[in-house]
Amino acid sequence: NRLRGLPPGPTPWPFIGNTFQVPEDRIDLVINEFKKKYGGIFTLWLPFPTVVICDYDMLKRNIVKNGEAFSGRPDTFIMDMLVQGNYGLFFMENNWWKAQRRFTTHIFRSLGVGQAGTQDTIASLASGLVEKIDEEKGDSIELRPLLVHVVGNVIHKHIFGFTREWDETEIHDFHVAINDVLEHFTSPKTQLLDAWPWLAYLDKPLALGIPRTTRANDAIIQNLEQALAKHKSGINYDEEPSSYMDGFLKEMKIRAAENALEDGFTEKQLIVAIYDLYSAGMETIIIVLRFAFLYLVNHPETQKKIHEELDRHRVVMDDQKHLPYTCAFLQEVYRLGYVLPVNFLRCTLSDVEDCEGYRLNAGTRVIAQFQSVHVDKKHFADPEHFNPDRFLNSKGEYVRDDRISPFSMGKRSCLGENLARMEVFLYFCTLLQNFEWHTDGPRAPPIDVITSSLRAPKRFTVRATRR
Ligand code: HEM
Repeated sequence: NRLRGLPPGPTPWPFIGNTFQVPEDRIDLVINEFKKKYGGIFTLWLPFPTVVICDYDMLKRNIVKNGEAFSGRPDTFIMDMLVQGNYGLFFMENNWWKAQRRFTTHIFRSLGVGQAGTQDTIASLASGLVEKIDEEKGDSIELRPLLVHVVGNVIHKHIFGFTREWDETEIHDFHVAINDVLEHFTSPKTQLLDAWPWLAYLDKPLALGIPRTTRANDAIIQNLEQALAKHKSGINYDEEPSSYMDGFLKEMKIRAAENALEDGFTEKQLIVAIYDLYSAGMETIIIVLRFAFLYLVNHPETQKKIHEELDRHRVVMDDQKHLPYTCAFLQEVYRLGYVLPVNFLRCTLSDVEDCEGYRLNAGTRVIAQFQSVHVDKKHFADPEHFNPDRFLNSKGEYVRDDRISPFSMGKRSCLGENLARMEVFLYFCTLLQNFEWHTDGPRAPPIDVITSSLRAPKRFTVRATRR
């Protein structure tokens, strides 16, 4: 590191670097340990030198203030294996990504994301969810499969323009396939393949799970290709787009007429972008909601306060200011229930002359590890303790805290933040307004997590009785 002018870090092994010092199932915790030893910026070799930034002020100074320089994504073996190139919204590191990101944000807005349109869709799905939970009559329930249906349907509606019924299996099948693909997506072991692609032949001893990943990936692509073919046959280009797919196909047509295809408006890009939106926009929200209920039943006193607020006010996004405790509760869930154990890789797009005293060449891999800030004693007293009160001021008002950034920061921060916040808020509040939530058994389920590419609560069940 010293020779290369990089921040210090644990000594790497030849060929494999620090890969086996950062086990996938505790990568966030190990990064926090390294932070204690090396400070808010250090280098891990995974197996390429990767600069980890995990201090709040350092993240602000670099990832936000120098956002353009830190907005690249490296080419990875896994993306090549899955989609044969640099497509989609996550990993595209060429001059398309800005145009594609802008287009997606624009079409989402025109479809009502962050506004009444999406709020109505969620409200209607939420009332279906309430009916489903009613049918259980206070018996033990696992929320996850129910949430797959309602959360999956929101993204489905925005992409395809319609929702699926409870007895249709498409969304669940998609969810299973995506989770298979995501299983080892960001694992340091998988990153070894970026340097040594032949390691793919050692799939079994290294437990890389490549056959399962490719099987699920092929099924997803095939499904999306079929959906696209069907959609194309029924589209009316003269109407306002009612879905992402419509909007994209229309844009393709306009650009073809103008001979302006350089921003990547191709069918291949459409398929991979949809794939990304589904992968990013489903399990993440489900996990946050599951964390919310897990903390709720572990802290019954919080439920009383939330009920009191919800009894007095309507559950609409604009009324959040009247629900300070509920907002504080959810912010505390976002703090401790962060979904990505390690943030997605970025890389510098240009030379960075001064990154906390170090010079980073263009193309240096970077991890913006905002999760470390969430549990940093310097910022939060007793950080492991769940305590929504930390976000209420002396007047009992909710204080939004920038140090909680579950959607990351800078130019490649989450594109679906508005949609995600809306879903989490509306589903959570609707379920709280209608039911009282209890532990399933004498004791609350422990707050245990399973960590792979995503970090989620272990399976747990609860009971709900009508209020
Ligand atoms: C609670 C739910 C969610 C969480 C916690 C979450 C979190 C994140 C994080 C941490 C990143 C990485 C940013 C970085 O590289 O620094 C990200 C990127 C992204 N997210 Fe989300 N996300 C959520 C929901 C969604 C939804 C609903 C969508 C879309 C429908 C979405 C679409 C994306 C996309 C496309 C990117 C890549 C952006 C880019 O590379 O330019 N996410 N998200």
